[in-house]
Amino acid sequence: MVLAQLDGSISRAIQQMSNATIIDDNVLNECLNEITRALLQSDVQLKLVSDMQTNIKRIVSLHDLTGGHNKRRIIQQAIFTELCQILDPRKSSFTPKKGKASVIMFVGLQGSGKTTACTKYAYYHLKKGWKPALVSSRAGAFDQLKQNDATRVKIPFYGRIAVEGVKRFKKENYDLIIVDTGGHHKQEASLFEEMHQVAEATRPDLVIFVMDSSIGQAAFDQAQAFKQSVSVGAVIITKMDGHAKGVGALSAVAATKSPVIFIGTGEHIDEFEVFDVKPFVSRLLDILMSFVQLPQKLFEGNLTLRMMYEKFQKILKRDSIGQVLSMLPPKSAELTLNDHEKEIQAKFKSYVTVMDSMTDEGKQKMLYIWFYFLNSAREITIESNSFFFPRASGRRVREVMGMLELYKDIAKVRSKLGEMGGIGALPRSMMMKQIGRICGVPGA
Ligand SMILES: Nc1nc2c(ncn2[C@@H]2O[C@H](COP(=O)(O)OP(=O)(O)OP(=O)(O)O)[C@@H](O)[C@H]2O)c(=O)[nH]1
Repeated sequence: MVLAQLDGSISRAIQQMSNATIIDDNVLNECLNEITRALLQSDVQLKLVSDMQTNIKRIVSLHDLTGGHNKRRIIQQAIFTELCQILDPRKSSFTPKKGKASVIMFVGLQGSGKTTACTKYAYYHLKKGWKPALVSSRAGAFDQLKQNDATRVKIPFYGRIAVEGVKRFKKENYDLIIVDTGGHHKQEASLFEEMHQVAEATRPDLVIFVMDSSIGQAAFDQAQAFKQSVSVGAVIITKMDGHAKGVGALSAVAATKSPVIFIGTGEHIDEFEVFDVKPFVSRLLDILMSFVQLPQKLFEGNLTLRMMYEKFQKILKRDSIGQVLSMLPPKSAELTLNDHEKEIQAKFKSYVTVMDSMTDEGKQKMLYIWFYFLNSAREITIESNSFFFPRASGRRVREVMGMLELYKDIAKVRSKLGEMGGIGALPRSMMMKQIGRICGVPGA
């Protein structure tokens, strides 16, 4: 089960419990069984899940409350806390110090995204003023490293014998020496053997286990196998931008007893984020939705995000925005949108991508949440908000916010047009100006 489904199952279970008039043992058990089923289907280890269930029951029975509302809140809080506990090994990983040479070794299966993660980790630190260098313990990876963004951002690499690379970079006062391991071994045993030898020779301060988020069933065993072979101290989950969304993180943390420190959210060098337990779990639980109740009429008869999505898709299917515009009244002399066609196409494309990553329910929820914040006039920051969004990526959040701004503008223009008697009632130049403004055309 991928996270999107798990997310839905857990929210549904909580919602069902919230709908019950009285929260008794039966309702609680049903809710917990549903969550247990969802977690097990998402490959979370049985022991973790059953411990979690026991703990939640213990916490809830400690609070012998009569008020249904309080009880619901306490159950939700207990589920939240327990999932956070699974992801928090209560042990922080080795923290390198700027200016003092640290050797960080990356391990993981072939194709897990190790080399990419090495480069991203180096770049992340480079931007923070560190002096990182990359070392590859495998012959074949020299080219790969050379090809990737490391070259562009001028992070040096050494692609022959790892121990020599480490020695050289230590001598040259690099403070973060990142060792990429594991070539294309046919046998797992030879991969582990190589890892072991590299660890012996380079004596890393920290070993990071890199795991593909879509690993599924195998997550726990794989993480444990690596832990038994080298002393893993931290985990990086890659490809969190894909379809399977890192529920295996729960298992990897449990198997290695090490924290997840970063997640990879794309192929590019800057698509890398510090992992934060609470937003991750919040997203799993979708807690907010259980208490954000907004009047349905806000959306009735109005432009919905779904309608906007369908419109955008149609626009993108056409050859050009210009064709769409040509269906409107003749072009105004003041504004030629064709000049900005590429820009507008790209923007629409990015919005459609964002919306593609949302379920239908998500599209609706996003609006609820957004209006909720608007109505309560609360300041929204990217951090406090990141769990509402498909992935807690800064870029993604900005895209979502941009998309919602656009939605608001289109909705406003639509209602204005309605008041004035429809599209034809708007003066031509004003119409073009509005469209230009909506599409973010400079000067419109
Ligand atoms: N979408 C996405 N792709 C990623 C991410 N991280 C890595 N990749 C891609 O996954 C593929 C494998 O990544 P590598 O970094 O070569 O993996 P590796 O573990 O070093 O693999 P080997 O060199 O075969 O051992 C490449 O195509 C990467 O671009 C990520 O966070 N998101």
